[in-house]
Amino acid sequence: MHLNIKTTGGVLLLLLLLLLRQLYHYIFQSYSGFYKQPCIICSRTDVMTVTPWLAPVVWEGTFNPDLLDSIYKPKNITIAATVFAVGKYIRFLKDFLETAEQHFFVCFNVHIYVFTDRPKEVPKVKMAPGRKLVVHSVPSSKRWQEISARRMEFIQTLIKENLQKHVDYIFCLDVDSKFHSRWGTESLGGLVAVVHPGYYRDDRSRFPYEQRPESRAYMAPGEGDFYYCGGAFGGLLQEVYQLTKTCRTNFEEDAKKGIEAAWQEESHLNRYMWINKPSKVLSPEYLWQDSKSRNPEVHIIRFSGVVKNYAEIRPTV
Ligand SMILES: CC(=O)N[C@H]1[C@@H](OP(=O)(O)OP(=O)(O)OC[C@H]2O[C@@H](n3ccc(=O)[nH]c3=O)[C@H](O)[C@@H]2O)O[C@H](CO)[C@H](O)[C@@H]1O
Ligand SMILES: [Mn+2]
Repeated sequence: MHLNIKTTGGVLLLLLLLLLRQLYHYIFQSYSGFYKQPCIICSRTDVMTVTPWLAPVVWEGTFNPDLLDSIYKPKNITIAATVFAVGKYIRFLKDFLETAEQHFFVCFNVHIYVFTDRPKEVPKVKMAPGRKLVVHSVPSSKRWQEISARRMEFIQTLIKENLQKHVDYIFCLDVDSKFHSRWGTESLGGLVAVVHPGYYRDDRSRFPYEQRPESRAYMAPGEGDFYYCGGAFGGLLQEVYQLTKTCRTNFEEDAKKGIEAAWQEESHLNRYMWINKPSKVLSPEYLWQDSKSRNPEVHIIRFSGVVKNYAEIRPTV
């Protein structure tokens, strides 16, 4: 009995000490000394973790999320996300917003900008403190290509007119997708691109780049690093401003000549990333497709496009 009291007392004391340690971490947001020692001779060997221009490629197992959060938390940063829900695509918004609450920069300041032609149909989603939703009206369109491509123009204008003083980083995302796991501070960088899940094992000759030299999105044979997604990109506000401005101008110059690039703004984005190398590359964990079975190098799916009936959902002309 005597021993039992002693043991229980000891356990309680230990628990108290552990609790105090956690509290200390919580208050000072400092993990110094308490995280797993980095191992300079160990790394993932099944995937590329740094590009030939020395940008990190983010895969599960290459970073410590708590350590990264503890670095960014004291900076009190704000991350914006843009998402377009025009026409029938409004139906994807609820899941997008609800899953973003669970996985996208949890515990950080997040401002989500929704662009829609149906502002009344924007779902009411409860958001945590520090997070908010802002709705902007945009015109409807008869062509899905135009909706998709004009995003560059709207994002450029949004940054110029509304975000300069309030936001540090921005991500521009497709709405027909859901978050499934953490998407956080590990994704922050100057200019950030996501490798497209459909082509990352292919030779560059198979990438669906724009192949007509008349287009400003033209990529010559032998050019190109990776094929990047139009459905997710981001970075520092000023970097994304330059990107959207350039892609918008090039898209409009093409249009004057009656050219529309093979994959609209995605083609222009790929041209931009070829000239201006991204400072961080996100693996296809950051935009998978529900219709695609998972490959062994993909240990976790963070964000994924839902299966949709294109013929039913897109406007027809
Ligand atoms: C995963 C990925 O990289 N997807 C890209 C891909 O096809 P996707 O098949 O993913 O394109 P999509 O139909 O999702 O259209 C792109 C986005 O435009 C918006 N939208 C589109 C049509 C519409 O009627 N209403 C509306 O709101 C919506 O936010 C949607 O998520 O190629 C497109 C080329 O144009 C874009 O580059 C997409 O980002
Ligand atoms: Mn999409």
